[in-house]
Amino acid sequence: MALGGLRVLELAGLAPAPLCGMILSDFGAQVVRVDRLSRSAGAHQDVQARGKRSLALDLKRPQGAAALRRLCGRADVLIEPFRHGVMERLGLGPEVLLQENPRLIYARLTGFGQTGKYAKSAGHDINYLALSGVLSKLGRKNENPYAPVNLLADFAGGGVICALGVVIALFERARSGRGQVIDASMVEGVAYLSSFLWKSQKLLGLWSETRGESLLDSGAPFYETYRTSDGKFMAVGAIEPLFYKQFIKGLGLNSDELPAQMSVSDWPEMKKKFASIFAQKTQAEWCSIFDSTDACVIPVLSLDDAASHQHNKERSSFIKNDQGEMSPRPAPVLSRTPAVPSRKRDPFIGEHTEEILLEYGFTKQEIAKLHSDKAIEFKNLKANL
Ligand SMILES: C[C@H](CCC[C@@H](C)[C@H]1CC[C@H]2[C@@H]3[C@H](O)C[C@@H]4C[C@H](O)CC[C@]4(C)[C@H]3C[C@H](O)[C@]12C)C(=O)SCCNC(=O)CCNC(=O)[C@H](O)C(C)(C)COP(=O)(O)OP(=O)(O)OC[C@H]1O[C@@H](n2cnc3c(N)ncnc32)[C@H](O)[C@@H]1OP(=O)(O)O
Repeated sequence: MALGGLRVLELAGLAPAPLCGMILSDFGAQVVRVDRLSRSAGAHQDVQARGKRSLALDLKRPQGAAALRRLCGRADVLIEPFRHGVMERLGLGPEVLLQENPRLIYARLTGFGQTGKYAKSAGHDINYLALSGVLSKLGRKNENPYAPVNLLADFAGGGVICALGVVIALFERARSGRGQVIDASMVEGVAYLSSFLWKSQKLLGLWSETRGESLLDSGAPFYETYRTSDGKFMAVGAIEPLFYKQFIKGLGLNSDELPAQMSVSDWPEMKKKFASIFAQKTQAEWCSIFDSTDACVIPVLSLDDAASHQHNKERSSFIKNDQGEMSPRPAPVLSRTPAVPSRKRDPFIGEHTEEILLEYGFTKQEIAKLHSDKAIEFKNLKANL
């Protein structure tokens, strides 16, 4: 696989860093999740552990912190998900670790970044989205801004952008032989993803000042979801005139009898009209009308229905592990060296402590000493972070 042989240490954290580690693992990296010992507080389950192994290490004990320093000496990448200052307090800041291993890529995945007014503040996806400016654009007219699950800041602007940063730094390291520090702020990650929004605001005049009145933010009747007679929904994205024409035809309407597509003042009325038509047929009936057209109308599927939809099945877009759990397969698909995601169950905390330490050059005696010092754990408990 593309990242075969790459050694990654992922310090256990909430949602974004586990995704970053999982992406690297899916594409072949050997990812070790460094867990807190199972007796420690603040436990919650890691559901993005595909292909990872678990090493339970108490970083608050000097012997545990020293062990991580040694591990970093042989690793390619460290993913660190704590707010600024935590690693420095543990004596594990980038100056220390990069001095010991100048090839190390030290990825710091935080909400607010390593500097600035909020660098040491707690926060979650919705807060980062707010500070990026993007949240102000999300939501319907006359309603409060709305954060769509924690997909945008945590996963897109956080986990994915951080993984991209790691891959860029690895590419550069192949030339320079040197590692570096990645300051991956989710505020900036999600702001970066919104570059189109920034540019199109001025250059294309796409956005009204008010949320929910524009082409792509639920203002337009041809870029909207509509409820069907069986309580399901259809998603319409018929932007270009050619596709809009097919959409109107599928609804059984005549474009000559309708206002122009881009007549913004008519949009609210058009929406009502389309809504009343969609409400007359089931989702399946609308699919049979639109499926073989370019009207850009697709059923809104539940996760289960998405996994069993013909198109997704034809592409094997969702996979099953050996416990029978479904999940999305890694994307994108590389032609020669595609990801080969693990089918094994997620690791228990400390399940691989000994084998990992041996692999990284610790002797059996050193491991026994770490254990008697209570700096590591071997127990096979349910995977908690
Ligand atoms: C919206 C999302 C978050 C979604 C997460 C939810 C899915 C889960 C959150 C709560 C879970 C529930 C809860 O746990 C209760 C139940 C538990 C049960 O087991 C399961 C059901 C639960 C209901 C459970 C269900 C779900 O799992 C939850 C609902 C996000 O936005 S995620 C993005 C968050 N932001 C970031 O990641 C940015 C960077 N990080 C931070 O800003 C902070 O880490 C953060 C997130 C604000 C947390 O702050 P905190 O004070 O807790 O941590 P830090 O300041 O970073 O310091 C970490 C300290 O821990 C020490 N430490 C770390 N590793 C070790 C180790 N191996 N050994 C020893 N000690 C360790 C470290 O030294 C720090 O200690 P100090 O503070 O003393 O320096």
